[in-house]
Amino acid sequence: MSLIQATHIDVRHGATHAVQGVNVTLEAGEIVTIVGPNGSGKSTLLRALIGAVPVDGGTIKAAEGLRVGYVPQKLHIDPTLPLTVRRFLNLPKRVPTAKAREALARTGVDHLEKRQLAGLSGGQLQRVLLARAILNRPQVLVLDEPTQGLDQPASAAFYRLIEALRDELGCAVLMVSHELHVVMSATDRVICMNGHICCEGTPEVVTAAPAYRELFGTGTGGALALYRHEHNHDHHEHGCDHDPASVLSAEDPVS
Ligand SMILES: Nc1ncnc2c1ncn2[C@@H]1O[C@H](COP(=O)(O)OP(=O)(O)OP(=O)(O)O)[C@@H](O)[C@H]1O
Repeated sequence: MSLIQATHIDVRHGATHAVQGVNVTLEAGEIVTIVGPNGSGKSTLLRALIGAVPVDGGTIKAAEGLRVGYVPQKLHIDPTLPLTVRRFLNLPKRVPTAKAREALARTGVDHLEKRQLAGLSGGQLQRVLLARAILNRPQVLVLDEPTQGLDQPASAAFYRLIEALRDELGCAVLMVSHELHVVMSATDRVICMNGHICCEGTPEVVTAAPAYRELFGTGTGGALALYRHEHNHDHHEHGCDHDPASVLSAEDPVS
């Protein structure tokens, strides 16, 4: 049985129809990356799949007792809050020191155990968040743009670590990333979102699209290509029957 099976789910935020009739299944051990422009519903979909956001339509079935480890997009820490890495791992539930150390060692930051959380670099903090997410030996590791703010070598190292953890723990990985070119080698399946799913497949299939080559060409030009791709292709030919313009207008920012 699939770990998660979502059928035709809809999520609305007030007047915004953020997720429109989306079908997603997640199998044990696979790495799935969700890409799409800003505001295309990636985070909403991710959060709906783990039950953190209620759905307005459709069904989500999760394997019984599914253990999920979640790495948030950002963690806002008050710089005056005295909280060490070790104590942070005790939130919300106390964990034995050996278990905490093992998790920190797995993500390469055991030397930071006694450091203040507020004093960590972006890359160090992401690894601590990852350590916290694997404490309960998750069957699914969920990451929402985990490398935001990291430079490319640090991002690449982080995704290599994710892949190694998947191999070691046997968990599935579901993540949102803007950096498909970086996560690609570590991704089994890519889901292209724009409210609905625009296209889906192996990185090879997605990268074969001319729009993808444009997308990850250069800087903003590449990012704009994703926007064009979502709007120019024949939606019926790709099995898409939603109007992406209902989610994005030409003025919407893309990243
Ligand atoms: N709590 C909320 N209340 C109202 N609208 C929301 C809320 N969360 C998201 N939205 C809206 O729903 C749409 C989808 O947002 P979501 O954060 O899922 O997109 P995203 O693809 O993850 O964006 P980004 O790449 O910028 O993180 C956007 O139009 C957003 O403004």
